[in-house]
Amino acid sequence: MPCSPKKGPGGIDCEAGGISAGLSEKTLRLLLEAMEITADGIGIFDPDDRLIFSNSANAALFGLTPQQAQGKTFEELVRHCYREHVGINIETDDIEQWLAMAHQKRRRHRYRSFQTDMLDGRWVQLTEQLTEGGEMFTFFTDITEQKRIERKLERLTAKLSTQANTDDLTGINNRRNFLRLAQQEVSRCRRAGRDCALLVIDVDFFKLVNDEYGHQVGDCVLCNITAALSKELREYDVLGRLGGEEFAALIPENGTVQALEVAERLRKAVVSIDHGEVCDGLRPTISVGLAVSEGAGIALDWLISRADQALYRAKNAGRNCCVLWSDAGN
Ligand SMILES: Nc1nc2c(ncn2[C@@H]2O[C@H](COP(=O)(O)OP(=O)(O)OP(=O)(O)O)[C@@H](O)[C@H]2O)c(=O)[nH]1
Repeated sequence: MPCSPKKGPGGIDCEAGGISAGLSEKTLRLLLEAMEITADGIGIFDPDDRLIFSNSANAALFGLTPQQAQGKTFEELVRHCYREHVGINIETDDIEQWLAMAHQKRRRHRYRSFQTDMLDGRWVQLTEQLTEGGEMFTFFTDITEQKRIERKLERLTAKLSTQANTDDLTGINNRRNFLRLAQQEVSRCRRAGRDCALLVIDVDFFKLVNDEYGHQVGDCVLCNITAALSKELREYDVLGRLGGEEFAALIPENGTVQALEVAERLRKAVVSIDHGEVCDGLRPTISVGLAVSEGAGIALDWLISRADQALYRAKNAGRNCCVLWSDAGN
């Protein structure tokens, strides 16, 4: 008669007519041999949580041979790992608390699956399956390679995400990420009923720098300017490179007076940069256009277009200056 579990996983009837019915002694021996040969761990705990069967792989989870592990309770096995620094990685300074937590989770569900790491660096996926009679089957499989690939993917994803958000040359937010972060800040200020200011910053006559000193020096000048701007801004201000020689800064929770002060500070900081011998007295300047939200309802697009208009005025006014957008003047 073929093997046909009557009650399914966790409720297998192993008595007459159950899983062993019709299996020859040889087949049962082979089954035991298969359980021993497999690299997967197989264990059975009785209703008192005492290990009544374990293959070698399963016993190794506790740093023991099957003979040594046989008859020990789950708690004794864990204490052995902790005391001898073998088997599963029990990361705690308080083993009693760790065991109390483990007991809270263990045997609460008929089926539970989780991952854990071992002191030898391996990772395993552990599965616990309760029978109706209260025994617990435990299975584990080695997932070290899967974990290694997962970690590699995580690192790669983080790297890609940084690359996607960062300007290659200057290392600050690129246009896309600046707009995303600035949008968040504008919304936050609007909800809090606070003002915020947007500064559009453009390097003056930058084409001349490139023409006179070359593109590489131009790049270096852009990096120096970025460093000077970053130094003058606060941690929660958002700075980004919009493209070319144009930057933007979103200054949250700042009204007109403070925003003008910040803009002027940035302008002076750029004029004071020492670009080194290679640039021979080069003193590039910036023009800044500002727009300040006044109370509720101001959107980022509104701020950008007004700051752009103010920048246009700053350029027309002779450059190396800061202009605030206002209804009257624009
Ligand atoms: N070195 C370097 N130059 C860049 C980069 N991006 C844009 N530029 C240069 O920046 C210059 C911008 O020139 P324009 O748009 O004419 O502006 P400007 O010379 O700064 O003049 P105003 O803005 O009117 O004061 C161009 O020569 C671009 O090639 C970059 O990443 N590196």
